[in-house]
Amino acid sequence: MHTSGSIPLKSGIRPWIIDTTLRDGEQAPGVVFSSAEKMEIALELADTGVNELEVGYPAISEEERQSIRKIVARQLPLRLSSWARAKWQDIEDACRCGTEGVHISFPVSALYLQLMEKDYAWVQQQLHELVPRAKKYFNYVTVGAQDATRAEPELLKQFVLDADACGADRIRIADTVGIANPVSVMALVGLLKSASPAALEFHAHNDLGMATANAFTALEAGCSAVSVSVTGLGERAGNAALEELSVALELSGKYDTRIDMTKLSRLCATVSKASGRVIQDQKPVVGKSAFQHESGIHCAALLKHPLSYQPFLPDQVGREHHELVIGKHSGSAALQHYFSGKGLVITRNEANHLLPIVRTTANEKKRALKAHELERIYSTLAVKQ
Ligand SMILES: CC(=O)SCCNC(=O)CCNC(=O)[C@H](O)C(C)(C)COP(=O)(O)OP(=O)(O)OC[C@H]1O[C@@H](n2cnc3c(N)ncnc32)[C@H](O)[C@@H]1OP(=O)(O)O
Ligand SMILES: O=C(O)CCC(=O)C(=O)O
Repeated sequence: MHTSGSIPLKSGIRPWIIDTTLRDGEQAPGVVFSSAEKMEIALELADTGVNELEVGYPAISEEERQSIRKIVARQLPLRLSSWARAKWQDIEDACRCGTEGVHISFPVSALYLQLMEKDYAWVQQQLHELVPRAKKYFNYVTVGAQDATRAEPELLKQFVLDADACGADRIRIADTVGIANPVSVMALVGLLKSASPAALEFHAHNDLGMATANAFTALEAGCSAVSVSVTGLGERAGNAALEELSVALELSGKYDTRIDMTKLSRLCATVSKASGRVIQDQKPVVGKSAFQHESGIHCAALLKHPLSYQPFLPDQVGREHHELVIGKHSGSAALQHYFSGKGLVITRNEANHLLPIVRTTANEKKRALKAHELERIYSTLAVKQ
C-alpha cells in the first residue's frame, strides 16, 4: 500500500478502464439521460481519461442509435463500444451506429439458460456464428458471460475457451447480481486465467457493497480490464464506481490509470445531475463529508498535517479543500481555529470554557453548529470577563 498520501509517479500496470455509465448506468431504475446529457457525459469521460466507453444499447430505439452516432461523430480519443444480446438483430442495430467495437452478451448460468430455454450447446453455436460475423463489421468484438459468478465454473471455463477460439477480443466476467467477494473473485479469475490466456474483464455489481473491491481484486487476479460507472450508477445497488476504483488503483502505487483524478468531482456532479441521483454525503471521494471533519483529535492533527486523517488531499480529486465543522466532538484546537478564521483570537483556556456550551448546543440541536450559534457562544466570553 502506498501510504504517503501523494499520488505516485506514473510507471505501473495499465488497467483498461471501461466506463458503462451510458449503458448499465442508465439502466438504473428511473434514470433517463437526454441525448445532450449523454454527449456531455461522454465528453467529460473522455477528458477524464477512461480507455473505453460502453456507449449504449442500440437495439433499444432509433433515438438511442442517434445519440450513439452523435457521440461517435465527435471522434473522441477513446474506444466506443455498443452493447448487444447474442442475437444478430442487436448486432445489426449496433452496426448502424459506427462504434469501433461491439459487446455481445451471453447467458452462462443454469438459471439464465433455463429462463431462455437454451443450453450451452446453443451458446457455443451462437459464439461461433456471431463473433466471426461481427468481426467483419467491427474492429473490436468482445463477449460477456452474464451471471458468470453463479455459473458452473467448468462451464464458465469452457465459455472462455470457446469465446477465445471464436476470436473474441476480450471476455467479460459479469457478477450480474453482485454476489462475489474479493476472495471468490481472486479464485474465479485465477481459475479462468490458468485455463486460457484470453483477455478478461470483470464487471462488478454492488449488491453487497463490494463492487469496487471486487473490481480491484479482479485486476490483481489477472483481469486486464474492468468496467465501472460514474458514482457507481447502475442496476439495483449499482456498479463499481469509477471515482473509487481509479483513486484506489493510483493510491496502491502499483497501477497507472490514465485517469485525471482532478476531473472526477466535476464528472460525478454532472452524472448526479443528469441521473437525478443525489450523491450521498458519505460517498467515498466525492461525497460532501469525504473531506469534512468534526472530531477534536482529528481536527487538531489536521491543522498540523493535512494527511493526518485523510488518505489523499482534496485537490487531488478536484475538491477545493477539507472542512472542519464545529459540533459535539470538537476540541479546543478546532474551536480556536474556527474563531481565528473569523478574526477572533481565543486562548486555549477560553476554548475550553466554550466547549461545554458547544456540546450542550450540539446535543440539543442534534447536529453541528451554525455560524450564528457559534457567534452567540463566543459572546458569552464577553459576559464572563
Ligand atoms: C444484466 C444486464 O444488464 S442485461 C441488459 C439489460 N438491458 C436492457 O434490458 C436494456 C433495455 N431493454 C429493452 O429496451 C428491451 O428489453 C429490449 C429492446 C432489449 C427487448 O425488448 P423485448 O423484445 O420486448 O423483450 P423483453 O424485454 O420482454 O425480453 C427480453 C428478451 O431478450 C432475451 N434475452 C435476454 N438476454 C439475452 C441474451 N444475452 N442474448 C439473447 N437474448 C437474450 C430474452 O430471452 C427475451 O427474449 P423473448 O422476448 O424471446 O422472451
Ligand atoms: O455484458 C454482459 O454480458 C453483462 C451485462 C451486465 O451488465 C451484467 O451482467 O451485469
